[in-house]
Amino acid sequence: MSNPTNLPVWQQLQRHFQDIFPLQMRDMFAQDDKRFEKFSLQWGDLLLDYSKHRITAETMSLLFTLARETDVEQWRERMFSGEKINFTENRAVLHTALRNRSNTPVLVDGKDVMPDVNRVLGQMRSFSEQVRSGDWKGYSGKRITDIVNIGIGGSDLGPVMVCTALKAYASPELNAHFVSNIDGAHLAQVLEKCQPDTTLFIVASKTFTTQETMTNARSARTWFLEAAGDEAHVAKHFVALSTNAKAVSDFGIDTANMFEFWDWVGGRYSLWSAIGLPIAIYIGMDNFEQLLEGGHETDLHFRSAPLEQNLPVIMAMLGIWYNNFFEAETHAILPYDQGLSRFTAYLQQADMESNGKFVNRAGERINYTTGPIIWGESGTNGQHAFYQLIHQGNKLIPCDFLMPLHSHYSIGKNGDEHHHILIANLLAQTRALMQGKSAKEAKIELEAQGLDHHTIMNLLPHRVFGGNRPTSTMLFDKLDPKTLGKLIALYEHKIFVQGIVWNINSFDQWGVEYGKQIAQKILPQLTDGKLTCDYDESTNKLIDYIKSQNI
Ligand SMILES: O=P(O)(O)OC[C@H]1O[C@H](O)[C@H](O)[C@@H](O)[C@@H]1O
Repeated sequence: MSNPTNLPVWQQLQRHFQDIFPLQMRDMFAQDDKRFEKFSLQWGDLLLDYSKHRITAETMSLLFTLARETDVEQWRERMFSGEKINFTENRAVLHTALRNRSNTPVLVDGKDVMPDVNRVLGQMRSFSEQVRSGDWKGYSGKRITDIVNIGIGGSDLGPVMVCTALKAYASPELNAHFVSNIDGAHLAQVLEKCQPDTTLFIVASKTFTTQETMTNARSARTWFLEAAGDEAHVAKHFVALSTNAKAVSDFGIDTANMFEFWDWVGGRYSLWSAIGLPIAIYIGMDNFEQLLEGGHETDLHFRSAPLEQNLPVIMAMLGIWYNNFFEAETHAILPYDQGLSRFTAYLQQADMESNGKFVNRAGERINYTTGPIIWGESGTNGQHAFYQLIHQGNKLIPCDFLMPLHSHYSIGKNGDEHHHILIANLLAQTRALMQGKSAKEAKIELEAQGLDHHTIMNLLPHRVFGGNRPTSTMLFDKLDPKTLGKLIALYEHKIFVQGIVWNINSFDQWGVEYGKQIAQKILPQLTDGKLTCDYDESTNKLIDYIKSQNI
C-alpha cells in the first residue's frame, strides 16, 4: 500500500506527459490510419472509441503498468471475494454479489450471502408481481396506481435514474414518483398527484435514520391516515427497504413489509439490492433481473479481461491521465439519450462520494488530486448551454459521449429523423472537439463569406478552435435493461479502479456527516427565541436574521 506517486512509473508518466502535451490529436490521426483500430474496443454490442484522446501506445502501456503496480488486480479480487476492503467501516463491498447471476458462493465472515440475496429477490418478485397485477389492493379494495419512493442519495438516485431510463418498459397502469428533498414542496407536489387509497409508499433508507427520509415518510403517513383513518391500513400502503429492522418496526412498518439488504451494500451501489424495488414494480421483475444480468456481465468482464482490454480499467486510467497529469479538474458525462437524463446525477454520487478523499488508506494527507468533479447534461441540451466552454474555454474537460444506435421511439420523418439528428450531433461534437479549427481554416471560411479584410482579422481570433479536447464515445445498440446494467457497472468499476490507484478508501463517506451534525444542532435554535453565539459571526448573524423574519 503506497501512494502511486512513489512508483517509478509515475515519474515515467510525468516525463511522458511532457512529450505528449504539445502533440495535436489531429496530427496523430493524420499520421496513423490505424488509430481507431488501436484505441477502440468492442465488447458485445458496446463499442468504446477512445482514439480521440491525447495518448499514444506508450501512454496506455504506462497507464496499464501503473494499474498493475498499484495492485488493481489483487484489490479487484479482494472486493469480489468479500474481503472487508471498506476498512474504516469494517465492511465488505459486495454490490457485485447482488447481481451474481451465476449464483456462485460469496462469503462474508465465512457465510455465503447468496441464499439471502436470492431470498430477497424472491420476495421482490412476489411483491412486485402482486402490485403490477392488481392483486395487491389498497384499503378501499382498489389496485395501486401510484408508487412513491421516499429516499435520498443512494436510496433515491439509482431508482430514479433507472426508472427514467427504462420508461419504455414501464407498466402503463403505474406511475412512479420519487420524493427525496426535505423541502416540503417535493412531497407536497407528489401528493397532489396521488390518491391515498391507490398509493403505495416505499420508504427507502439503508440506515432508516436519515432525517430527510424519515421526515418525508412521517408526513406521508400523516397525509395517508387523514384519509384512511385506521392505522391498520398502513400495512397495505407502506413498505420499507432497509438494513435496519428495528428502526423500521419503530417507525410503524411491519417487518413483514420490509425488504432487507445488508451492511456490505454501499448506499451509492444499492440500486441492485432491495433499493431496486420501485424499479422492479415499475418495469417488472424480469426486466429488473435483466438489469442485474447486465451488471453481472460487466463484473465477469472486469474480473477476467486483461487490463489492456478491460473497459472499466481503460476508462479509469484515461481519467487518471487527465486528472493527475493534465490537471483537469472535471469530467463531463454527456449521454445522447433522453432516458439517461439522470445518469450524470447518479454518477455524481457514485464517483464524487467515493473518490472525494484527501487522505490515503494509511490516513496520511496526499499531495495529488483524487476524484474529479463529475458533471454534464443529456445531449443535445448541453450543446446549447455549456459546450461553448468545452470548445473554447481555457479549461481542459475530458468528456464521455454515450449513445444508443436505436431509439425506443419512432417519431418524425421516416420514424428515425430525430435519432439521426441526435447521432449526427454527437459525431459532430466529438469531431469538432478533437479537430479544432486553425486560424488558416477559419480565415478561408470567413473569406468565403465575402467579408472585408479588416472584419476578417477582427473576427478571426474568435473563430479559431484550439481542438485537441479529449472525448470517449461509447455506443450501444439500445437502452434496454441489460445494457443499462452494463453501463452502470462499467462506471462503478471505473471508480473502483481509480480509488485503488489513488490509494484511498472509495467506500466510506465521512465528509457527508459533518454538515448533518451541525444541522441537527441548528434546527432547535431556529425557534428558541435567543440570540445565537455558538458559531462564527456569519452563521450567528444569518441564524438571527432568519429568526427575526418570523419563519
Ligand atoms: O439510505 P440512507 O441510509 O437513508 O442514506 C442515504 C444517503 O445518506 C448519506 O447522505 C450518504 O452519504 C449517502 O451515501 C446515502 O446514500
